[in-house]
Amino acid sequence: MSPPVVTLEEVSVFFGSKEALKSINLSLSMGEVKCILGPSGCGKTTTLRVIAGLQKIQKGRMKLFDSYVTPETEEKDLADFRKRLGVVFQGGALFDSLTVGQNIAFPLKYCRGIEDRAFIEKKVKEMLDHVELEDVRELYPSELSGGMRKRVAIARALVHEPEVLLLDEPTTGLDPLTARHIDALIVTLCRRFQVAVLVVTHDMVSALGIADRLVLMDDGRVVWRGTCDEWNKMDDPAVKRFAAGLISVRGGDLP
Ligand SMILES: Nc1ncnc2c1ncn2[C@@H]1O[C@H](COP(=O)(O)OP(=O)(O)OP(=O)(O)O)[C@@H](O)[C@H]1O
Repeated sequence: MSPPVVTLEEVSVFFGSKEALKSINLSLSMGEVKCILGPSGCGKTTTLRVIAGLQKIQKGRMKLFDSYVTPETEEKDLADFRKRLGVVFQGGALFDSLTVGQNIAFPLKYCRGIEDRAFIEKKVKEMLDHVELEDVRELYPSELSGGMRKRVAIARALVHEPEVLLLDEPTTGLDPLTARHIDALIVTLCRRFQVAVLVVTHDMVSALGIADRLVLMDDGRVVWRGTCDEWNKMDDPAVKRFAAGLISVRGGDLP
């Protein structure tokens, strides 16, 4: 495994008195797909938002590429980090008033400052080919199915060739067949673009299908980490409770 491109070291995040992340450690390497699992409210999205430069940290530090993000890092510096990442938000977060082609072109202009129209056209076409959506360039997001919107969001997140791709619940709201299609696309594109991928998900089938490594969180902490094989062989009661679909890994007994 190549050295990490993202490392969280003892990172804590507070919302008022609520400690949403409690000294978490996490790393992500190029070419790796890592999935964060855990019950609702355990801190998965907050972790993703920290790495995306959308959430300030109150303790610890994050190494991103060759720089450190600390509680003192200013918003304008976080904005620069954001341009080196690709993010697929829950629901896709496409711009409704822009066509598919304009949505995909957006990061080229915003993150890379590229104005060359011929280059932009070529890149948009390439990305649409990668996500198997050759004919929707002039359509608006509202004209697409949920699965197509996710694919456009993935194309938009990768078009400026980021080193890190972050996906928040990429299969939520999709039927199982479409969800598996999105899983396959994530794995294929991760290999093709040699990008480090972090996926936040509730979808156990998806996680076991795409992850090189899994991270289980509960109540703001990482409570387990390992490979899918290790997960399947795991005899840990906390993991079993989560796999059985209980609300919290820490609390409650098996029904
Ligand atoms: N902007 C915010 N203001 C206040 N509290 C917040 C904020 N964002 C998150 N929290 C709280 O921090 C905790 C972690 O939230 P987070 O969204 O990271 O959990 P999650 O594991 O992603 O949950 P879900 O699976 O439901 O999306 C929760 O208790 C949540 O209510």
